[in-house]
Amino acid sequence: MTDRPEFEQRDADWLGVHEALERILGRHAPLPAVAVPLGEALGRTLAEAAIARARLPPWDNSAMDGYAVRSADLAGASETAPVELEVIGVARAGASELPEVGPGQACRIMTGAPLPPGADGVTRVEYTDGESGREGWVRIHSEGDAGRNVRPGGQDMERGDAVAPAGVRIDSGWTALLAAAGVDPVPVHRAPEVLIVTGGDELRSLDAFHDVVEGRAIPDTNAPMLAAAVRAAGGRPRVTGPARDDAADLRRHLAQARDADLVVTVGGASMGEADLLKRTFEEDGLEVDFWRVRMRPGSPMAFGHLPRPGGGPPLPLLSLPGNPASAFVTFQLFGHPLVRHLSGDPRPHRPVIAARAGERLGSTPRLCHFHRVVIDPAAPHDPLPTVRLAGHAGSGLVHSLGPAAGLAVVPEGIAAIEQGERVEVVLLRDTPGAHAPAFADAR
Ligand SMILES: Nc1nc2c(c(=O)[nH]1)N[C@H]1C(S)=C(S)[C@@H](COP(=O)(O)OP(=O)(O)OC[C@H]3O[C@@H](n4cnc5c(N)ncnc54)[C@H](O)[C@@H]3O)O[C@H]1N2
Ligand code: MOO
Repeated sequence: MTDRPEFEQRDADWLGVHEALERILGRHAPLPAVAVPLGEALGRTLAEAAIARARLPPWDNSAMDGYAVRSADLAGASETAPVELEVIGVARAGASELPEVGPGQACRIMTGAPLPPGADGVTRVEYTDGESGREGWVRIHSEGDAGRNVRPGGQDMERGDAVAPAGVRIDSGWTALLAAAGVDPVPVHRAPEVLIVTGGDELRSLDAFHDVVEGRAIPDTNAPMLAAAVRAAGGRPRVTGPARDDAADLRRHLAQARDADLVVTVGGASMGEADLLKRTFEEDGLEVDFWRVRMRPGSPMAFGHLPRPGGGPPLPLLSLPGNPASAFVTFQLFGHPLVRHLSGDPRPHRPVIAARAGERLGSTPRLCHFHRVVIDPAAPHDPLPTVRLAGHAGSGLVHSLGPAAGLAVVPEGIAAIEQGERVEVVLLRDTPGAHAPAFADAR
């Protein structure tokens, strides 16, 4: 056995899931900042606080279409005793020249227009006759808007205000703030480049699916799955296509990692004779951080660092098990947060919700189990949504991966979570699917 490479001889570490995650995230800092146009910043993480370049709104302005007036002139105005004011001009949003409103006067004004000097409120047009009476005069039949409907200048932001902290993931809401503050281009963390290397003589990419149809091969499911998962996490995937089971071909694939921030390999993580991946890595100087985690599926995963082709800082390498469900679960639990962390996200993990087990969720002693589950709406009077298995637990099968909205966790040392008991669920989708919103319209 002494001639076998170190990685193969290496005793399994059997780390706990939490420790494995800490080891993976602890070795790397977020990638440096780059400037991207605001229109391309969706999903990226802000690398520094965004500072407002202007005061907003720039001026005191009207919240209503109506008449800018002096409150004192409205005293006692009513349906039976309207006040009549002289209309001296119009203030439009964007108007530069504004008339001064004196006693007994009003200025027609549009929503967003600057409040003319002299006025201290805007009476909405519904409280007036809209100048339908005496030419050049408006009748106001309510004092209800006296001193109201003025939005003060600077209410939204002052120049120099920090409008968004570093670390937020830019979505449509943050895009609104950044656009308002004039932050374009936006400083965001560089998106990680992730090289995905699958391997095995039995694998075919989709362009050779005829071999699968003819029963000679199986589809390379993991490459497109991982490419999608990397993209969903905010990374840039590059798929090499399946490597053949020979060292030279594998090295040809790995050579493409020159500019990568992370390499994800799939398969060859376990004990098989053809597990050439480990041997090749070992010969090429892989420094193994750990191999095997106390989890199911996915226990034979490994994490380490490869010397970078062409020199430079070592390349982090996540080696995932080949069974598609194992590759899926391990990427969601370890790869997703690593890509998020490299992208600058201070909270890189998938969120966890509480749910109720809709059926028994079994386990194996000493391993943390992650069951792929669908999430059903909560039953009446139950605050928790219910989870059910998304399909057969076999990790070589793909059919549960589509419907799985979460991973129900049966922690180490627990034989099973029984039907009706509470269970924690790692959310894989934005929507837990618990409830369609009920807005309780009154009529
Ligand atoms: N003696 C032992 N055998 C196995 C153990 C063990 O501890 N001792 N662990 C099992 C577990 S758990 C898993 S998970 C798998 C891990 O397998 P490998 O990572 O070594 O992967 P392969 O042997 O290359 O492939 C396994 C399986 O997955 C298919 N595969 C591989 N790549 C892809 C891909 N890109 N797309 C679709 N399917 C893929 C491959 O054809 C095999 O069927 O090991 C167990 N065995
Ligand atoms: O645990 Mo392996 O990851 O079943 O297939």
